[in-house]
Amino acid sequence: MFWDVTQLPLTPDGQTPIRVLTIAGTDSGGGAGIQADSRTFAMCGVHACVAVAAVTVQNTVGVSAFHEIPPEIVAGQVRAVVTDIGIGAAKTGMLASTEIIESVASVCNELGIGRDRRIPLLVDPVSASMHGDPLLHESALDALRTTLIPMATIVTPNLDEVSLLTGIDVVDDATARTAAEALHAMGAQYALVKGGHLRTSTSSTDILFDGSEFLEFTSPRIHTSNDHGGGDTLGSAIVSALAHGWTVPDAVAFGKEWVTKSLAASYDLGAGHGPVSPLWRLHDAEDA
Ligand SMILES: Nc1ncnc2c1ncn2[C@@H]1O[C@H](COP(=O)(O)OP(=O)(O)O)[C@@H](O)[C@H]1O
Ligand SMILES: Cc1ncc(COP(=O)(O)O)c(N)n1
Repeated sequence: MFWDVTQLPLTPDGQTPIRVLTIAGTDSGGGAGIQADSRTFAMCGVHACVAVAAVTVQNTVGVSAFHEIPPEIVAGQVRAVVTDIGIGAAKTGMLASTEIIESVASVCNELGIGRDRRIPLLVDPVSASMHGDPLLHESALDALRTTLIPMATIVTPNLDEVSLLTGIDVVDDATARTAAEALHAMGAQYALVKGGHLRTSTSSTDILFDGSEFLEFTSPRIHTSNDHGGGDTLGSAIVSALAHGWTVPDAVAFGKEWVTKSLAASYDLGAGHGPVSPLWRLHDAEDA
């Protein structure tokens, strides 16, 4: 099924738009992490606040190094923007270490960010780049499982992250559902198991589970190797919709359509994997 959802409403010029926050790593190549989030947030018409958790040395062929921001500086960025600017929803991406994860969980708790709180939280448990380069210390997986995922309104792992977090290798619909149950059991309100890495399929299906019902979001598979930043683009579109007060299933439907269009608009860059691109939204605006 392909979901036909209306675009998010845009704020008239000169009026303050809805604000969102991403807590994640930077990508010097501009394809993933905070750069991907910021592109989608801008194209969704929301104002993006940013808490940098790590700086990666990255291009289209891989990540050669990263630098972690001190945990209190990460939390300080979150506190500074939430108490002044105010946000409608937040997302986490690359957090690198146990110390940063714990610091982010603590400041989110302090500020009312998380499941059953005022501000919804999407947790993308980023653990490695698409090239297989690590973005999270292995020792920090436990902190994700026991500290951050239980605070998530929605957790959005790809299949590699599902395997690391739950030990389940997803190979089909049945194993994807079992994995979604395991992630929900860790305490997330909703678990979204992303199926982009099941490359045998002619479609790409993400499975959403809320503890009682499974919803499937399917799109045709786009044949491209320029899929860098796909997970971030999906997550930031979901967060933009959540900030507008949409329900989680509606926000996921919107995000799925958004990332599919962005995969179709992806482009070659450098010698490796190019980025998915939400710039199609500019052409939509031209056509309107
Ligand atoms: N080739 C593709 N065609 C269509 N959708 C895709 C494709 N690759 C990934 N997706 C979708 O993009 C989103 C990101 O998925 P995935 O690649 O699994 O995560 P990540 O980018 O975090 O590794 C999901 O909604 C997934 O279904
Ligand atoms: C800073 C940062 N955050 C996230 C990703 C994951 O994105 P991808 O799976 O497309 O490599 C990344 N490569 N870099």
